[in-house]
Amino acid sequence: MKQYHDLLRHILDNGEASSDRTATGTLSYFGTQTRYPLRDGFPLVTTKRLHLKSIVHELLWFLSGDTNIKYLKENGVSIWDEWADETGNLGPVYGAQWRNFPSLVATDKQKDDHPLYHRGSIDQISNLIEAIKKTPDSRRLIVSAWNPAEIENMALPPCHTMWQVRIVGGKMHLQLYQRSADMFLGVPFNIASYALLLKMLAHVTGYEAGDFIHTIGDAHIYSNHVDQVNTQLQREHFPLPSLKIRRTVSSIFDFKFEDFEFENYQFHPSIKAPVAV
Ligand SMILES: Nc1nc(=O)c2c([nH]1)NC[C@@H]1CN(c3ccc(C(=O)N[C@@H](CCC(=O)O)C(=O)O)cc3)CN21
Ligand SMILES: O=c1ccn([C@H]2C[C@H](O)[C@@H](COP(=O)(O)O)O2)c(=O)[nH]1
Repeated sequence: MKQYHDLLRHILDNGEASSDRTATGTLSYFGTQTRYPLRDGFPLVTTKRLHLKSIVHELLWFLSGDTNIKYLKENGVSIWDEWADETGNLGPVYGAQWRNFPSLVATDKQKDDHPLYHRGSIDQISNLIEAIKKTPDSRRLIVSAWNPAEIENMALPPCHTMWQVRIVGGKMHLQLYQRSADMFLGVPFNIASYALLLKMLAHVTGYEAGDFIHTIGDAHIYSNHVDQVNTQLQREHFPLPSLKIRRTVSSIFDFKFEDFEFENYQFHPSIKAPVAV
């Protein structure tokens, strides 16, 4: 994960002090891109301990279309607690947009079912899998969590706003556009989560997983994370682990937590930091 350290260093050296919504203050650098080839190993940060359970359960929860933290809580994951309302709801965040992007324009099938246009919804993940199978050379393999019509009902407007899959040279690549990135707390999770998503998509469609490309809008280090970042940067990297998928899974929606095994994950101790709410 040399790339991740290089980016942290780049922001420390070139970032500008900025105010922000949470009133914490950041060092910010606008516009970065980092590539993580999965053949080098699975991109887990090794210079601090990552809570892998949170990463895997969060992704399974997004894919299931769920937007209530109940499932996360039942599985010991607390990263979304601060943003949920008293019933555990987050509003129409990632899961809702990925699986049920609301639409007022009827699809062709709905037009047949009903003469009038009516409210429908788009399962972007099912459509993506279908499109990968039908038109693997497509440059339109995109999933968007950014829905301007629903932003105000969300607990937090999506940070990972859209991602694109591209199959070229027999390999599947995935690029994420992240509008805002908490480099110390959120980003190690985000990299692992999208690399895992790429592995899952490649697995169910029969491709080799290629590169995860992480494009960031505002890449920031919160002012109360600077000491932690400096501690982390003094640590030596361990070799990257590998991810084993324990059985053959044919639908992206059938993966279970137990299907994933991170082999040889060696890490330095965790580094605590406050999350900016
Ligand atoms: N300021 C901020 N940063 C984020 O990264 C972030 C948000 N807000 N809001 C929404 C989600 C929630 N995410 C979070 C929230 C907390 C941690 C966190 O506290 N991580 C600790 C403990 C991990 C654990 O025990 O699960 C860490 O050491 O990584 C990480 C990601 C990512 N997102
Ligand atoms: O997956 C995530 C979710 C959130 N973040 C961070 C990025 C920012 O620090 C905050 C969101 O604040 P905004 O004012 O809405 O930009 O959460 C992340 O890094 N990764």
